[in-house]
Amino acid sequence: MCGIVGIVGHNEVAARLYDGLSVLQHRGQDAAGIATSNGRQLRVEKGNGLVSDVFDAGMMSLLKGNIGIAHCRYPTAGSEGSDEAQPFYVNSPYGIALAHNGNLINTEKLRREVFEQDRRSVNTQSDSEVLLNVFAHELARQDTLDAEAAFRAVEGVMRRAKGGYAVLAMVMGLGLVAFRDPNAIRPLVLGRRATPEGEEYALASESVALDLIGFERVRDVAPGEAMVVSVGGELRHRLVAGHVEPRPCVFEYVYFARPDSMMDNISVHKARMRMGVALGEKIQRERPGHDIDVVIPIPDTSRDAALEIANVLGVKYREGFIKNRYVGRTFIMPGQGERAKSVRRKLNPIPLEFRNRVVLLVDDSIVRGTTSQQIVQMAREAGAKKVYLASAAPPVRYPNIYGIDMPTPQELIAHGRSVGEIEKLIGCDWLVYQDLEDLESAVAGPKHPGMKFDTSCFSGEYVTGVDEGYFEALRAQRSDEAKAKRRA
Ligand SMILES: O=P(O)(O)OC[C@H]1O[C@H](OP(=O)(O)OP(=O)(O)O)[C@H](O)[C@@H]1O
Ligand SMILES: NC(=O)CC[C@H](N)C(=O)O
Ligand SMILES: [Mg+2]
Repeated sequence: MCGIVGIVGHNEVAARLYDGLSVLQHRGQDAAGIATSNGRQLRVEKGNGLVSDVFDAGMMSLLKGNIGIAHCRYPTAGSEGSDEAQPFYVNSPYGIALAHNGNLINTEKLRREVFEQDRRSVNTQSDSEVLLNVFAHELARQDTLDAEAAFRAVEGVMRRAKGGYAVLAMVMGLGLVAFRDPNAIRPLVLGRRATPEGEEYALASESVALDLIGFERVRDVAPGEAMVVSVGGELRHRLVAGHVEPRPCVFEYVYFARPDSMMDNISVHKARMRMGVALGEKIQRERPGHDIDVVIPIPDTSRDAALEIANVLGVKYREGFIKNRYVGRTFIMPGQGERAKSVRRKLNPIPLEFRNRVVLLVDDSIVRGTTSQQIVQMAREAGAKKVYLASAAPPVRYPNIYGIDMPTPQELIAHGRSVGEIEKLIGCDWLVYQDLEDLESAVAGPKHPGMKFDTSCFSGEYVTGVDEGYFEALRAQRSDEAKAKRRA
């Protein structure tokens, strides 16, 4: 899951892009980049690391202009190398920089087409660079350079590209082009700001980025829709996909997004609270007259849900683990060794919250089980009488192929296992998961009853369909083992 942000302003945008990107850091910790244009020149600066590590004052001063895009990366394709940091750039036609959140699932077919039919070369293993070249080719086929041409080009992209994609592209001489795949799997939200010189527009993965840079949230980019903000600041939009079927990724609400974001008109914070209520009610049903003394969240993301579980159960909520704020998110780290080491470095218990108590630990999700296995152990060592564990999401049993790096089912602790088996493996006294139906209605909430989501990692159902052999190829390229070999 990456973070993207773009601005068409009436004055310099680099510092604002930096600020916007810095609040999207939780979406990608591996690489960051910014591209800006002053109308004559397009400049891209990028590298591996956190936003604050990649950019210094010297680099920022090179990023001139009133229009730009930015990206922070959590790789789901290709390598972790700095040459795959985004935005990517091609100089023909016109000069285009592109930032992509998501993952294509027909990259290899497109890569061949791009070379053989479109006669373009792709330099890296990144799906996003392939996507840029498809867009560039489709734009080059148009007779004009205007919003109409961009809409037709995006229509061409949507005909060819399969998978999850929220995209920002900066086209020299035109402006900013934004689009979201026909299932709107990955998020993208539009913001506006009134200035004495006229309106400014921004687009970002999450509304929190708009808040920070002083833009008011207008609406989400619709499934299969393209938007063009011209260099002069005029906004146009069009539904370009032939067939749309909205399925925003439910895992954004479970884990990825910040709670202070609104996505597809749903508050992430409220969605997480509703997950807690539903799970609290399930716990009550399954353990009437329970013996739980205290509910303890596994920070950070599970807090909203844990507090509501405690309320429903009528027991104390306590912060029993202190998080080292200088260690990043462990789940989005690239290697299992690093993930495992980081849990202990990141979380430390306060023993007096555990001693002689029956504790219910709450996490938002259990994916590889790295966190929960260690945390349960820590809770026992801290003196807990019994350790129960609740997951605000259902068991993650299938790969995610739309922008979350869970490519290998065998690496998922719940794959092919019953809840009882997982409970044993994690080493807790009782394990309870949210039901998928409850998760979906918790996220949809009272305002969007019946709304459908991409729930593929829980259900194994993939809305785009998947070509034969894709999962095997993905596993060969992106399992932890394959990544470790590549790094070595
Ligand atoms: O089962 P696992 O493979 O360990 O993955 C799940 C865990 O990883 C995430 O935490 P993370 O540390 O990434 O971020 P957070 O601080 O936002 O909770 C998530 O919130 C779970 O705690
Ligand atoms: N998580 C993402 O959105 C990744 C974007 C793109 N597939 C990459 O690997 O760079
Ligand atoms: Mg966590």
